[in-house]
Amino acid sequence: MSKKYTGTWNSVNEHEVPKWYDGCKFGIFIHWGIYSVPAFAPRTWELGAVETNEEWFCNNPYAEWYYNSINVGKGPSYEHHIEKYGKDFSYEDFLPMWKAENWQPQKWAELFRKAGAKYVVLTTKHHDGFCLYPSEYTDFNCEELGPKRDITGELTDAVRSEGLKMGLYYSGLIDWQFANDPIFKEEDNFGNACPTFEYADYSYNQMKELVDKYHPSVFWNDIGWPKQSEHMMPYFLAHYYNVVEEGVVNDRFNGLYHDFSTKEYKQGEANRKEKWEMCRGMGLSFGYNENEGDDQLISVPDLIHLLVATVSDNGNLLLNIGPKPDGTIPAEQEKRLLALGKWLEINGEGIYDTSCSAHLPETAGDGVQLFFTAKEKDLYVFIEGLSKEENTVLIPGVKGSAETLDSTLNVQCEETKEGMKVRINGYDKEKHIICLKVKDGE
Ligand SMILES: C[C@@H]1N[C@H](CNC(=O)Cc2c[nH]c3ccccc23)[C@@H](O)[C@H](O)[C@@H]1O
Repeated sequence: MSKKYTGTWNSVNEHEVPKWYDGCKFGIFIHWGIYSVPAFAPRTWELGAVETNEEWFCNNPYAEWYYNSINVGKGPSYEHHIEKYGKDFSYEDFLPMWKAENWQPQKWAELFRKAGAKYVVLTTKHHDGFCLYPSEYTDFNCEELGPKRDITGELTDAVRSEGLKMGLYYSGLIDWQFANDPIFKEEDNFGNACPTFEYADYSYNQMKELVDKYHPSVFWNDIGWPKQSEHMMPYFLAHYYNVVEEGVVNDRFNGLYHDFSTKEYKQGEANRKEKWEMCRGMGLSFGYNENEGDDQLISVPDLIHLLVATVSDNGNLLLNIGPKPDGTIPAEQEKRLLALGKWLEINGEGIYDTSCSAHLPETAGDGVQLFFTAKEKDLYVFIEGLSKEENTVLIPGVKGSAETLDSTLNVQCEETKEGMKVRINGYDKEKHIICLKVKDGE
């Protein structure tokens, strides 16, 4: 008989991170919405690299913030909007231009599977308040307007048919249909974004309908939870866990509760002692930004490094894609997903269902970096920075014999008093980071 939670902090605090979430390691985040039509933001900074002050909000690299970026009345997005659409063209005027005429959810789900992702998180309502599902609480949704399809329902079915878990993102504390003063500073975000009981009830009801309609494996709340209904949070969480036994939530509930903590680009702290998740776009934006071409997106080597460094530190990587309004995924984003999937086909055994190793990352000389994961008593050693066809690497404090997960590589091991000395032949830079398995090496 599965545990039944009650609407108290004591009860929901007994919830533990489900094994499936820790084992999945890699998910696909999807930001798709009205903002995908203008698809414009300046290429400025990574979140966390600079203060989120007025300069940030008037030069916001997040294309999904287009509504606010024109609402502030100045800056590159505002000027772009006036020049391209004119000052009488409202944000909602983009809705009929979002047709999703080429959208094939099954194709998306197949691509995510080929990328090696094990879960997906879709925006069901972002800050603009537009719902990507047929909500009972507003007609400002994608069944009534724009695509005129149940995007959340169709994608959930397709994702699950490919054997991946489906998660839902909800903008809990910002909804520009309820409070749309321009945001110039962080406090505007979290302080008075939606200061009414009406919104608190609305958001509670929508979060519950999302749970009841789609049974999401991840409930990814963003920004925060309305202060007026913080007392209702344990009831929501208990209901969610009782309806979705494998359910898991992030840490953006006013700091009151989390299953896993989150980092976003450079913002947030990761602590390898507890489960965390890194989310970011392939460029500086989550929503599709026409300003970001292939050269502005993260390189494949850096993407593989990000996955390995995150997983070896007890994190999951939630990598975002920003689809075009017609429902296709930009080629430069698809290319990176497929390259990651190819790497994971060879090295995934050292990623999926692993846990944090007692070994910490370290440099092994000549610019070589080592990262570690563990699976019971077996140790996986990721070696980054090889350059030559033949390499010798010392892995400090590791004993035993090693085999490579890439069968086209040849490895010889020698035990020394400092650790395991490995000779690796057959390397080429297309292999990026390689992985050794050391039986009983943990
Ligand atoms: C996934 C992205 N989330 C953004 C909001 N993120 C933040 O406010 C950053 C943040 C809030 N609490 C945190 C806790 C840890 C790390 C980052 C944050 C949204 O504003 C973006 O549009 C996008 O949806």
